[in-house]
Amino acid sequence: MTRKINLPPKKERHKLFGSVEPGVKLKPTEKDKMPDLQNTKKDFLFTIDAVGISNVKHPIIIHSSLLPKQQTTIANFKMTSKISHDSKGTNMSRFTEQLEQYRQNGGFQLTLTNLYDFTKELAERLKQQDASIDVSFPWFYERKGPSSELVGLNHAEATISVSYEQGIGFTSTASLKCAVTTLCPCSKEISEYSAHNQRGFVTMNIEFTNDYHEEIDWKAALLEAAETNASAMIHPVLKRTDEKVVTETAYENPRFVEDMVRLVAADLYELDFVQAFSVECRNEESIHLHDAIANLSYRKEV
Ligand SMILES: Nc1nc2c(ncn2[C@@H]2O[C@H](COP(=O)(O)OP(=O)(O)OP(=O)(O)O)[C@@H](O)[C@H]2O)c(=O)[nH]1
Repeated sequence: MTRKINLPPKKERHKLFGSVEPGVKLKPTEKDKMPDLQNTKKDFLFTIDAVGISNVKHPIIIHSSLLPKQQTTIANFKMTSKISHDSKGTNMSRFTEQLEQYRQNGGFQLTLTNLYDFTKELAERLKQQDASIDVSFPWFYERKGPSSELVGLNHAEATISVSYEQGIGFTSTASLKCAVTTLCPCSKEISEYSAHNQRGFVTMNIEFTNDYHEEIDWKAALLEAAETNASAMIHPVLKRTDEKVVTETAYENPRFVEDMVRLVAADLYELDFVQAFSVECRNEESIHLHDAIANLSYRKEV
């Protein structure tokens, strides 16, 4: 038997749970009469390398050379700038103001040109010499079963970062983390049959050359570097005919984590728009509770 409840009006309910009437308010409500603490000028001892906001969720529009060619996704933004020792604080509201301006102007289009404009304008809005932005987002791409050709969506985690400094210019970097299958060469070598295999995560960080242009889809290039060097690719839809192909492909292409980072590095070395890179592979081992890891980094001569 449920008890009948006599609900008081909403205002009474709030009082019941502790809400009180507003007190006497003496501090100014006009912006120009409010103290502006963050703009205090004094010697605050240290210059701050980066101050701003992180973990900002915001929709963006991304362009891809793989299908779907255009997609709206939710990105995680980090936006910062330096402040010198003689400034107490930054103007936090200006970061999201800038983001909103871009949203209202046709949506935030994630192109490098747009990010260059954004960081320069952000520095100007903040009245600072520099600004930096990191945008992390899931990037989706169609993947076909190797035999059935049935399509589904895979995704990789992408990040693009741009920094602007007055008088110096822009630096831009990007990273992509994607999943692959790796089959253990040692296990294949020593066993009468089978070989253990696992899901490996390949993370590639790149620094763009100055002449990088937007027509090159860096995401697709990095994905190809990771997937084409793995034992097998990961697929969203696999029929039996496909499963046979990926199982045999993995067996024909065994890889240690060391093999993965070296082979992916070779592909990144060949990409003309990459000035420097690092590659990490982390295998979630199926015969251990721990992971196997390897990483390397390389800077090409200018
Ligand atoms: N600098 C700084 N501000 C913070 C922090 N946390 C919250 N804020 C708040 O961010 C709010 C808005 O900042 P501002 O952009 O300086 O606001 P404003 O001075 O009204 O804006 P402008 O007219 O653009 O100068 C302030 O009320 C701060 O209290 C922090 O850690 N540092």
